[in-house]
Amino acid sequence: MLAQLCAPASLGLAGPSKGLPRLHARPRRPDRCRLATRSQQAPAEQRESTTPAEAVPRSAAGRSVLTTKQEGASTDLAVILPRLKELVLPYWMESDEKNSARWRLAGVFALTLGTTGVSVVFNYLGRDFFNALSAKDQEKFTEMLIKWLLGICAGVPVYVLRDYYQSKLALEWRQWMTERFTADYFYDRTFYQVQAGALVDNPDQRIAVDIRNFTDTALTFSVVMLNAVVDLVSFSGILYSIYPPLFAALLVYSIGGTALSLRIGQPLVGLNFQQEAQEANFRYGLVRVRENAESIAFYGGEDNEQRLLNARLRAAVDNFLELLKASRNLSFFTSFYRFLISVLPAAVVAPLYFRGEIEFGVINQSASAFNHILTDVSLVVYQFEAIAGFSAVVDRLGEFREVLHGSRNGGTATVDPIALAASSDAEDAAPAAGSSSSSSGGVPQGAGGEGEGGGITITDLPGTSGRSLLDIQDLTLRVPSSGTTLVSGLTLSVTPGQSLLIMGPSGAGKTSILRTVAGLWNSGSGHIVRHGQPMGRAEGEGDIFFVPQRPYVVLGTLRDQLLYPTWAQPLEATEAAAAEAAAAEGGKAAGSSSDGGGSDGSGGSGTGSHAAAAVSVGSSDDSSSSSNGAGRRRPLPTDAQLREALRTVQLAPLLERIGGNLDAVADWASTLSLGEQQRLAFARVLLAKPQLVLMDESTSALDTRNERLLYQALRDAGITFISVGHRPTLTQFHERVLLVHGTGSGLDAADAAPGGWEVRPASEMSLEKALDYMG
Ligand SMILES: Nc1ncnc2c1ncn2[C@@H]1O[C@H](COP(=O)(O)OP(=O)(O)OP(=O)(O)O)[C@@H](O)[C@H]1O
Repeated sequence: MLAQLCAPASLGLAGPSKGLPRLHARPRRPDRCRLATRSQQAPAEQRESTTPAEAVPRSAAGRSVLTTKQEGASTDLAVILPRLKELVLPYWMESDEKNSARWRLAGVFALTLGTTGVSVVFNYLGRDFFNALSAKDQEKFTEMLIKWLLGICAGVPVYVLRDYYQSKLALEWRQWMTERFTADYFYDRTFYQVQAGALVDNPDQRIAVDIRNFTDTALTFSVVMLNAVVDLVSFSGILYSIYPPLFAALLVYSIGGTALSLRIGQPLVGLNFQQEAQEANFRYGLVRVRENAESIAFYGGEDNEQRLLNARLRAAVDNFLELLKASRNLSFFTSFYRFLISVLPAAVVAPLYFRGEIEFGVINQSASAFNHILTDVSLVVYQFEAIAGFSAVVDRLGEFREVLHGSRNGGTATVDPIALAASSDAEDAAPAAGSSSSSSGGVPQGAGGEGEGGGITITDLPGTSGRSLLDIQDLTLRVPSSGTTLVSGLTLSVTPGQSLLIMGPSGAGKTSILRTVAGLWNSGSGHIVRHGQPMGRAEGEGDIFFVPQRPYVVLGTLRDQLLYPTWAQPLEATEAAAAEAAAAEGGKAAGSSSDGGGSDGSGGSGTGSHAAAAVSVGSSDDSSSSSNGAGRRRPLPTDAQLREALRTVQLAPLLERIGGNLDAVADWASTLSLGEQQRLAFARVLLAKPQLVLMDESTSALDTRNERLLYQALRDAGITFISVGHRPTLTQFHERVLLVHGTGSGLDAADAAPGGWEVRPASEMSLEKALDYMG
């Protein structure tokens, strides 16, 4: 409505809003008000992002793919249109609520038709109104004035309701689409592949901001298009009936204008694409400072951070300057184009008026009709910047969708050659991350495809056989892109109670072996058989637990830290599962449905609503401990068990500090010391009680006493472990030691060979020998 009120020569009640949401902050334009109708929703937050491509830790050859991606912004309709189709159709064709969504869309379209009807009525009212004015017919003028006012009362609700329902529908569509994207993003650990392979820049921004802009603009645009078609038909008749040459002038004017604006505004598409990424990079730089405040402060790295941030800001500003220039050039043209409209129709029909062939009101009517039609056929001219911004959003989202779907379908629609080099492995790893946990016969995953080695396959055999927990067969690991061999032909099995320590120089490939078992690394060849399924796939299930090098602390309560990831479900779900499990246990469960938030005497104020179950931390003969296979749900631990786990890992003082309240919320990542976080990670393991836990330098921040206590607790709980570590003191907690030589550099042992490895009884590993291999 605002748009039309601002349009030159518009004398009737406002026509429909022709303004598309603005997808970028742009220079102010003379026609700003027409673009501002719904646009304010987008710019303020559209540049939010947290994960730019530069943040990818180890993309191939250490190169960021961001530049390539940005330069790859597509202006090609052959790329944009299919992507647009793939993005638009699912909600309307596949959504469960498709019927109601379609009906609601039909309602919005009906209201849009209503707005056109109102415009036509006001076109005629305007004519009679000005005729009465020029004829000085007071009675007629009063009658027209009343009609006009009544028309406004009847017409305004149509516009308001159309805008309301359109926005509501866009919001629902956004929610549906965002849930779809996040489901694909987390499916089979695709988020990890996207990050590790640098497949797209700023996935978070694409999910949080681009989807919102997309749904909002797509819906607005479809309404504008519909309106334009109906307007065109309605007002063409009016204009043609007034004066056919005026109609011909309009066609020439609009077609010429559209062609010129396309040519002038062409650079805007690529510049908009880049602006999105540059702004996201800048914001991510700020997020990194917040997340690493202490490290930066210790290093005194403020100046460096500031320089980096300024560089990112400069990149965003430089690009925006280019955007401003391109926008300015387009504005020169569109402003002339727009302002000429106010006089063009009057100039064309004026001779008729002077000859007395038409009345004064007809001049206004023709100007109004001309303006309507011109707006319809000049959509591209008026909205070029909005369309350019929209194409950038379609391009970014379409590219992201292809990557996610490529991953879901077992391949990767990677569009970047550099990322490809790094992610040929990642591609294969995607399916390997384990969708087969429910299979009964063992499902090979991660089909080969890696150039040199044919890829690594993983088979999950549900249920532990009792003889072996993990079999590694002829495993060769290569560094992505460089192809350097880290480990060659590794073959070993881990049986219950036969814990293994992996040692070797830094960069030898110790973590990579764990990654491979977890299904996160596929550069190389060989086969892995996991007897039992990894944790975290389904609530309370799993036999293999991974503890990464950097402990991950979730946002939330202390309870959330302890339950993650085994019971990381909404509380209602876990409670239901716990109740189910307790019932199934048929009385084995401890019986009380609440431990009273402090019934163990620690004075906590936990929720007290968790069903109790027979998990006793640290006891290996517990009937619920892992002994025979996957698929069993672990009962939700009681508050008493959570507290016991904290005590076992020497975190009782922490519990006291927070008044024994398991539901205390804090920024745990910054309040807990690294050692405390590592102990928390052990508490998780003790509660989840897997058959096998793979730990990557999980005690590196602990003193030897705590280290001993934690390993002893694992043994007492009957958990077999594979540890990666550098400390020679670790050998005493393990039965065997796997020594990996890596690339051979930095090894002191004379018999160490690149890619070589050897397994020895831990008892044979003297301190000297261990140190020898540490390089
Ligand atoms: N995604 C990747 N792309 C390229 N190279 C990688 C990637 N991930 C790991 N590497 C390289 O593979 C080698 C082995 O890394 P890994 O983390 O397994 O070593 P590590 O033995 O655990 O080292 P440390 O003891 O220092 O933790 C290193 O040279 C590392 O830089």
